[in-house]
Amino acid sequence: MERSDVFHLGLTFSDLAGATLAIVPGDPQRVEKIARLMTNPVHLATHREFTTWRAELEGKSVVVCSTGIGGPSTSIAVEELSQLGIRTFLRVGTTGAIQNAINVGDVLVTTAAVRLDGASQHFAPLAFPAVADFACTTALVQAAKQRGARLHVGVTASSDTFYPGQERYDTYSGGVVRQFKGSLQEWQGMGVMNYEMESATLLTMCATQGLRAGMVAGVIVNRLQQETPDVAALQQTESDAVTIVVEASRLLFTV
Ligand SMILES: O=P(O)(O)O[C@H]1O[C@H](CO)[C@@H](O)[C@H]1O
Ligand SMILES: O=c1cc[nH]c(=O)[nH]1
Repeated sequence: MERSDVFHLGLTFSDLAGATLAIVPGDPQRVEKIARLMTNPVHLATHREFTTWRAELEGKSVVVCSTGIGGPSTSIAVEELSQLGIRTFLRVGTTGAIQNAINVGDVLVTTAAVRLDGASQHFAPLAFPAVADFACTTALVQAAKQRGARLHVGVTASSDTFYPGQERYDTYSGGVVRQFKGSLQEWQGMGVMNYEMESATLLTMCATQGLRAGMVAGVIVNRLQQETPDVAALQQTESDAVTIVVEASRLLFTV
């Protein structure tokens, strides 16, 4: 890193050009696609799992920065972006549904996350809810409806691991520790919509620090039907979700 005001992201204050809103996908390869949906997209930096672009929406700067997979790297991205002036975070991800009525290609907006991660406990005890910001959630819901998405709104289970924490058995060992055996069915019975891996950390960090956060995801597998995500569905699902997150950002700027 030649010059950077933060340790991991490789960004300076001036790079952000006054941006206060960041779109934060997990996958670095999603960043450019999102930035190119806005005007004047420019690549800022790529370090480790953190790829960052800046673009403009309604005349305002927006930062798009990947978090990588999971809570620890997400906590670094959120911390360093906050230090650089970001106050609103919109996560856009992929996800696995655990309800019969939620299909591949559907879009989920998360109101709160079950904290199956470790990183969020470095910010607040488990009794604190990982809750999304109301204005961010409302904007994401409105944008999803405008897009005509098959939309579901509710609670997400957010796990540190893709395999045991999401109760997958098609693994090398085929085993899942007692703590997670039967957990998918239990979350399903409580009405939890889906599994992913970053919202618990993101929502807890933001809710405890006066920051705003929201989360939208495209469904790439229904776990009641199969364990492995549907790669063929990924492109369309991702394209819907990224369009929705950009339109939600626009709504947050204009209302
Ligand atoms: O598509 P992204 O945003 O990476 O989100 C989901 O996909 C990854 C797992 O395959 C995890 O990061 C999970 O949260
Ligand atoms: O099943 C899934 C799909 C995407 N991401 C996850 O974390 N789980």
